[in-house]
Amino acid sequence: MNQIKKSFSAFGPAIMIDMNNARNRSVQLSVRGNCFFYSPNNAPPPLPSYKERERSPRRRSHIESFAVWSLPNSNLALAPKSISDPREQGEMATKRSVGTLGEADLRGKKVFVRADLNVPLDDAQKITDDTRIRASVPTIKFLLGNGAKVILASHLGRPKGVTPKYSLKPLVPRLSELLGVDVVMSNDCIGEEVEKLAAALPDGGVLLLENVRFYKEEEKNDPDFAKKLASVADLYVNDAFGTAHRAHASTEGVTKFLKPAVAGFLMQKELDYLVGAVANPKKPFAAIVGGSKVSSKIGVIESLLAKVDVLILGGGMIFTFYKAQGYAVGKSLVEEDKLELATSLIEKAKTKGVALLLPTDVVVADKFAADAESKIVPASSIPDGWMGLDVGPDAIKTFNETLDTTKTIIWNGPMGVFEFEKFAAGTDAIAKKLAELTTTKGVTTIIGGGDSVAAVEKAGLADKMSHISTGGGASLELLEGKTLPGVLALDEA
Ligand SMILES: Nc1ncnc2c1ncn2[C@@H]1O[C@H](COP(=O)(O)OP(=O)(O)OP(=O)(O)O)[C@@H](O)[C@H]1O
Ligand SMILES: O=C(O)[C@H](O)COP(=O)(O)O
Repeated sequence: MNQIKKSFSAFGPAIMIDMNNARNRSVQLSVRGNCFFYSPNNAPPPLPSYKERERSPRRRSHIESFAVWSLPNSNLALAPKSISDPREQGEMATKRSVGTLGEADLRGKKVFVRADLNVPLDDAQKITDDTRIRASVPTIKFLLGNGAKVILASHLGRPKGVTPKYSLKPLVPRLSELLGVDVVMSNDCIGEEVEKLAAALPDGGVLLLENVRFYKEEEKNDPDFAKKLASVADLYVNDAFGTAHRAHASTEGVTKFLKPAVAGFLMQKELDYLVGAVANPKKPFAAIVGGSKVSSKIGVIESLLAKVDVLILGGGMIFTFYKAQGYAVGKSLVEEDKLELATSLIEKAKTKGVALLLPTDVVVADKFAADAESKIVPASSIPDGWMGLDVGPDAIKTFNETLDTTKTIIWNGPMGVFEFEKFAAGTDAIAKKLAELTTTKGVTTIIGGGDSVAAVEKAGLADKMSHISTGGGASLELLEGKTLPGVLALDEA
């Protein structure tokens, strides 16, 4: 932590809150240009309340002088959120692995494998990203290599009843190619045809079932449906990390009818990183949280505040924090009903001794469009009529300097509107920094969340990170400290 503080005091172009002990209560942050400098032992003066600041723009320079540190003590407590018992989270990392099964357990056995093959398809039903298919291969190959017959199940999309565009058929050629076997596909996931095809499977054969969500009973976790799914198999492997936060028939219900019920290799790797590395991180531990809205990340931020040394915020949510500090935010995305929440999160960081960094400069646009006019401005003075769509170069520099001092980094949510090239620099810079730190310094880097993963993949850096999660919602729930029903249902190690 001292090392981190040093780097802040040297570079400073970020708003910092580091209130990890009583001594730090006499830290003052002051503004020079758009840089906030760290200068210890000057107690900040009393400040006007948020309402007063709103009414009195004249006082803004005064507010800037004391930046985040000077926020009034807030009694705006967060609504209590139920977070699972951490011991239950730990339990998830102690599930029996498919690796404990050998040829004696598997040869000639029918194994029901639940994978998450929910891949994006274009209008011509062509797979546009096969990451999830590739990620499911090691478990299936292991089972086939031990003489098992694999009955593979997944959902795709959110169909309401049988919907051809959500069929798993387009996946057969790619699966066959990756597995090196001719994958057989049934037109249904339960019933006579499935029973016949399953009975005819040779050792080392694969039967892909049609989309389990073609039945509403799947999402209802209907026990009869789960029993029908299970009826064609002898044992169960759950490798569908991306769907493990859903208590559905094929992820949870089926475990009542098949034993053993074990975790696949992908599931294990996800849990190792998202539970293990986060619970016992090499320190200093930093989290980078971005994305569009603070409301969708409250749980993650709160949970991470209990674990990290540094929290870097970016993306659309920062403007709610700025507005809460009395800054002009122009047309930027602001959740008016979350201003008090932003203030209380800052307070919480202070109490917990977490260094919270918000960008000091931002890239603003005159409209929300790829071809918008853009310019870089200090975070404290976004002009009227402009909106912040990315973090600025000073912020990137500070973020990088800070990340250089850490040993574990978890990243969820892009730094800006990375879908538009003009506003992708902040997100790209974080992706590059994490790749560099992983490869040159052995820093553990974990990327969770659909859009940040997409950004890393777009930058071609996915294979440079320690772990890229295949689960958007599931990884978010884990980071929020919740447990996943699909995992809890599995056998203990
Ligand atoms: N300054 C900004 N203003 C508006 N939108 C922004 C801003 N910065 C980022 N975003 C948007 O936030 C979206 C991603 O937010 P989200 O919270 O969904 O991230 P995620 O957690 O990585 O993804 P997912 O929810 O798919 O897991 C992107 O579409 C991006 O364009
Ligand atoms: O894409 C995902 O996050 C998983 O496949 C789960 O899909 P769902 O959100 O439709 O349950």
